[in-house]
Amino acid sequence: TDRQSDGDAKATAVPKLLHSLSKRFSRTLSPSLSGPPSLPLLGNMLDVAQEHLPIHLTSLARRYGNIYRLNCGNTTMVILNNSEIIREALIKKWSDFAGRPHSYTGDLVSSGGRTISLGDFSEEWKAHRRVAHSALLRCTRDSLHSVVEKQAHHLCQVLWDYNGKSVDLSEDFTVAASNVITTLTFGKSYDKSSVDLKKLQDSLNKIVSLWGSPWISVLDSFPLLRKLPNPPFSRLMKEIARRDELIGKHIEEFKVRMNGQMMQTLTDTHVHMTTVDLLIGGTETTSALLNWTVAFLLHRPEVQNKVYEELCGVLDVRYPQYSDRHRLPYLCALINEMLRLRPVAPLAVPHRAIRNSSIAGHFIPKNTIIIPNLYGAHHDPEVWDDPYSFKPERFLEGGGGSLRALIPFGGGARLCLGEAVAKMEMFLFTAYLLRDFQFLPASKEEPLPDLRGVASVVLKVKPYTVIAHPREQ
Ligand code: HEM
Repeated sequence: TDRQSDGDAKATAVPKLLHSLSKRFSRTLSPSLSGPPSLPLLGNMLDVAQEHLPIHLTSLARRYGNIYRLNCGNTTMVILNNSEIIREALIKKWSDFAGRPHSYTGDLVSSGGRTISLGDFSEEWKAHRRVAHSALLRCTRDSLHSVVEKQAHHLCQVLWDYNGKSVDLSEDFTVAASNVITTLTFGKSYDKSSVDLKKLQDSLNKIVSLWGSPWISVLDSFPLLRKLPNPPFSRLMKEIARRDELIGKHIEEFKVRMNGQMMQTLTDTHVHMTTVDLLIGGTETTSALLNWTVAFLLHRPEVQNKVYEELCGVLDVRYPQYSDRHRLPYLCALINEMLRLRPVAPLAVPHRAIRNSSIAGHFIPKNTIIIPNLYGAHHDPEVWDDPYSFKPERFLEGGGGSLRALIPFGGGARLCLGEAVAKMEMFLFTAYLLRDFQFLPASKEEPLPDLRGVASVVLKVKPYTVIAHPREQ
């Protein structure tokens, strides 16, 4: 094919060793799929190392189509950039694509693949997810509303106490989201100044950012490098030990408070790693989305006024309940538009083909890594009118926004475990904040928040400050 001869021509310019390695790697390619040219040995590593990967992968989709391939080390990755194609793989053919890739560093971070998020598809994983899911459903039914309400009231109190000062709210959003999860998991919430909370957040954040760094990921593709001294890797191992000690301590304290009434079905390691899953999955995502919402609202003050007027009109002076959501369409439209424009897990978590299968008519061999580009799907010009514009109205009745094409939580066997938790949090936190405050730019001189963001595992807005001006009730 053209692609092979192109690759061979390039390979003549490199030493023999690189040439034979690149030939060995190319055996795993899906022949019918196109993609950007792949360099000998490096493959498409340069594409994968781009600073804002979701935006880069989306721009490649405009050139190579809604499904294309990238080569990385000895693995082939297939990138899915359109919601129907993502739904075909994750939902329709869920049993073919429910696997997770194994990786050297992923196994270290997840206690040998024992987290729900990184564990591969197996009987043990299914039991683990099922038990965690039903425990979370029980909490959602019994106590989640009051837990989130309490944190929403507390968050508003913290903002009142700033007294109109210009501040960065990201830490307050993180504390609020984290307290929802720690109340569900350890039965305890923390103050922003709590040393315990700081230690835990600090350790989890360091693990996520170290694990995402190129110094660490390179160890997955090039085993020989594992023998060399690597300070970021040593720091990662130290942080994993610190995380396990801290979480172990909180779980032990909780067990004492529960007088031995813990879930019997799971081993201690499963309980421990579920806690890691919920803390990592449920803190930075929700808080990043709240931070994005305020950033966009600073650019479009009329949208906050519309939400405020809707809240006052429907609820008079009382605070909203989650059951009020059907009567607050504009607020719901705002949340949907934020989930569309800034899906905070923009590339989901990589999936692995468990067996030979196909997507959009292309043959996908077993072990291919599948990357659902949710960011790309949410900016697909074939589906969304004016996809890069912030338009909550598109999700109002007759506005043309497609709820079917909105897939910020993925789908199928690997659907985000915390979707219901996140939706209730986003609704109540946003409603409380916009009922009580008008968000104003820090000053006339300072630029408004940069809306491009920084993409790692979580897509975050760059730090900015804002004034939370109390509304007259
Ligand atoms: C706005 C907030 C959130 C968004 C946009 C989000 C999105 C996602 C996405 C896209 C995935 C990957 C799905 C896939 O692999 O295809 C995921 C997985 C996961 N999320 Fe969330 N999430 C959010 C909040 C939460 C919360 C609050 C929790 C916990 C309470 C949570 C826990 C998890 C877990 C445990 C997984 C792994 C599921 C598995 O591998 O089976 N997430 N999330």
